[in-house]
Amino acid sequence: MDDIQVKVFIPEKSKAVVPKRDRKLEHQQRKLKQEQKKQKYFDKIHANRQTDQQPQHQIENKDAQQINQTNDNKSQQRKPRVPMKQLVIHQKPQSVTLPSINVEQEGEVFTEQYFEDLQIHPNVKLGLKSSEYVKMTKIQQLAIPIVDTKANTFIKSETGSGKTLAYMVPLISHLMNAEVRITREQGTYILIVCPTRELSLQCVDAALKVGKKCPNIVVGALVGGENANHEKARLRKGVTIVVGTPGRILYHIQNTQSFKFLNINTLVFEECDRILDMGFQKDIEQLIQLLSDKIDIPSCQKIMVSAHVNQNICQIKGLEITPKNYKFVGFSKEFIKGTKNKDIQINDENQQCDWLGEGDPTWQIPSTLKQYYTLIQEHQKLAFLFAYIRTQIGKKTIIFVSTCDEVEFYSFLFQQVQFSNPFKKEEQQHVEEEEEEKKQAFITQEVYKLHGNIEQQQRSKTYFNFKKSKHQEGCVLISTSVASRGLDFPDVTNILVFDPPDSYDDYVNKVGRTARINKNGISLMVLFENLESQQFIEEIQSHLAAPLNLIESAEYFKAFQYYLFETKKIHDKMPDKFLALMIKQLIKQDKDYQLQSRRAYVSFLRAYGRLKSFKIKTLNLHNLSKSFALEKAFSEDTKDERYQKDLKFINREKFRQREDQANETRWDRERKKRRVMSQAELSKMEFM
Ligand SMILES: Nc1ncnc2c1ncn2[C@@H]1O[C@H](COP(=O)(O)OP(=O)(O)OP(=O)(O)O)[C@@H](O)[C@H]1O
Repeated sequence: MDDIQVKVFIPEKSKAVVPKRDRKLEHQQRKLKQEQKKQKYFDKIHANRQTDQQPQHQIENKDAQQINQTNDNKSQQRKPRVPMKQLVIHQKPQSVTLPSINVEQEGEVFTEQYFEDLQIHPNVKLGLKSSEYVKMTKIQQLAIPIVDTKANTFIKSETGSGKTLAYMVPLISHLMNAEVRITREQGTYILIVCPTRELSLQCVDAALKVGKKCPNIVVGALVGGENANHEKARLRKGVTIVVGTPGRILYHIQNTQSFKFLNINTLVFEECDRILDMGFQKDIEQLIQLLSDKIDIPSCQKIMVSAHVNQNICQIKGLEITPKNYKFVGFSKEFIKGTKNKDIQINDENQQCDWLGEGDPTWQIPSTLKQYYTLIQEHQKLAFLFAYIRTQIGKKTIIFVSTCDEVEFYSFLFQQVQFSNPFKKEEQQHVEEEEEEKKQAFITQEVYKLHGNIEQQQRSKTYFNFKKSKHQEGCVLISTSVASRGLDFPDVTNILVFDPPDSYDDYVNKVGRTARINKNGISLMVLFENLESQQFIEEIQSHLAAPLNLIESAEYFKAFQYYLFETKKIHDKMPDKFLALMIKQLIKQDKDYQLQSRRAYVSFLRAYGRLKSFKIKTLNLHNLSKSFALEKAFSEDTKDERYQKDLKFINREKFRQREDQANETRWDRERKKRRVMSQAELSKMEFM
């Protein structure tokens, strides 16, 4: 037993458990040590100078001064010590003066001639007076007497110059002057065809204003998206002036037996060139064909209205558009440039003029419009939009983009983005302040959106609400080109053409939504900085009488930088990055947001690919994807499984459908719909 050895295991040295490094704590400790060291140093000096009698805080200050004297040529007094951070003095950003307009200033659209002096029906005069139309515009002064003669007329003048009243006044006056009093039971006398639903509603509004004191004249709209049964009911009662979109008018002519159109004696085509652009030619031709079975089309008065027309308009069969058959009323190039006194061209059978030629596009832009363009890098697109929108506080602005997806994406961002400092995340000491800041919406204006995929009722609501909005902070409408034709928003002062326009005409229509009827306005077109943009600008400039000026995009970023400094006390040298990061942080939060941004990106590229003057291959897609707040560059992102899935979905389903829709003409679509409707349904609708 004695030999029994008890082996006791004594660990040589137990392995120490290495605690996880707390870098923050280490940093704080280091800082504390440094502070203590400095304090010791001050104390030492203080002891050497034998200033024991003085209170401690004074000693510190004096010592601080003495050290400063040694370090700074002993000439300046040392200021009380402040933490290093506060010693970094930022240079205050300078305020920027962006182009502005005097809203009150008036242009030269009005003449000295009064509606009161015209030979028109007294009730029409009363209507005009109560709607506050007093003086005539130039185009009204010239077109009213010609339309009054019942001649076929082409009315062509710059955007917002009052073309609608130029034909509405004489036409309603004619109805009122009829030998036999016109009543609604007699059915329709005037048919006005418009390319869009909103424009139809606007024409109805103009007719109601002119005919305010003409109770026997009933005005009604026939527009797609509205309940066809309600329209049928109104048609049965009788509508003297029918305003509508081609497809819906055609539908009622074919399907509504109670539509009394045998008395039609005037056909008006509003924005006639747009009717062709939108693929309505077949609709129009069929409409004329159907009408000509019942009424004498050649003896009907035909009025074509547009800010610009080209030879394509002559293609419409049945209207016989030739200089011989039509009187032309429009501003000439010479008038706008002020080189000749001949301000108007009215052609007759013997007079030749280039009314459909390329020669006179300069009159399309109101002289009260200041036009600018800016050039940006691909990665700055979204940041620029946000910097721009901050400069629009208190104003009424329309932003034009190319696609419905972009409208959705930007309007979503405008409503969602709240102010936050993306670089401030590590500073915990001001958490409360930061929370307070986070609650502030970045965009304080009212935001509206308009595009073709929105339901008609909502579209009409948006149109009217935006039109009458008087929000203190201002309001913004983001829209596709659906709002670019003929729509009248009188108080809009600023237009941002955010995506490159299709053509010069497209540009004119978009910027023409401001500076209407003598008001001043500013337009800004945003293009990417490359050779194509330069060429496009040169092309546009070649058509314009007024200059298209460059404004540096940096000015808008500087304005945003100034805003950051003034209101948020943040000095950031790269405001574009600040904005991009702020938005990216929002998009990162939710997969749906990311999907939305991808859709917008893909749609933008598809639209860009269709432009005649620009090519996708010149774009830096990596940078562009950043402009849509995408998490990674698109090329890297494509490896991601989820992304692959989403993209397949987007490409195969949504965009294939859209592509088909774009190829399909309006006529084909309507025909399909009609085929689906059974005979029973139709007759039911008819007698409701
Ligand atoms: N004589 C007038 N006095 C005051 N306001 C007028 C007069 N004529 C028209 N207006 C107003 O001017 C605005 C623009 O008119 P309108 O829409 O007819 O212009 P337009 O030339 O048809 O523009 P676009 O080419 O863009 O369709 C409307 O708000 C209209 O009420």
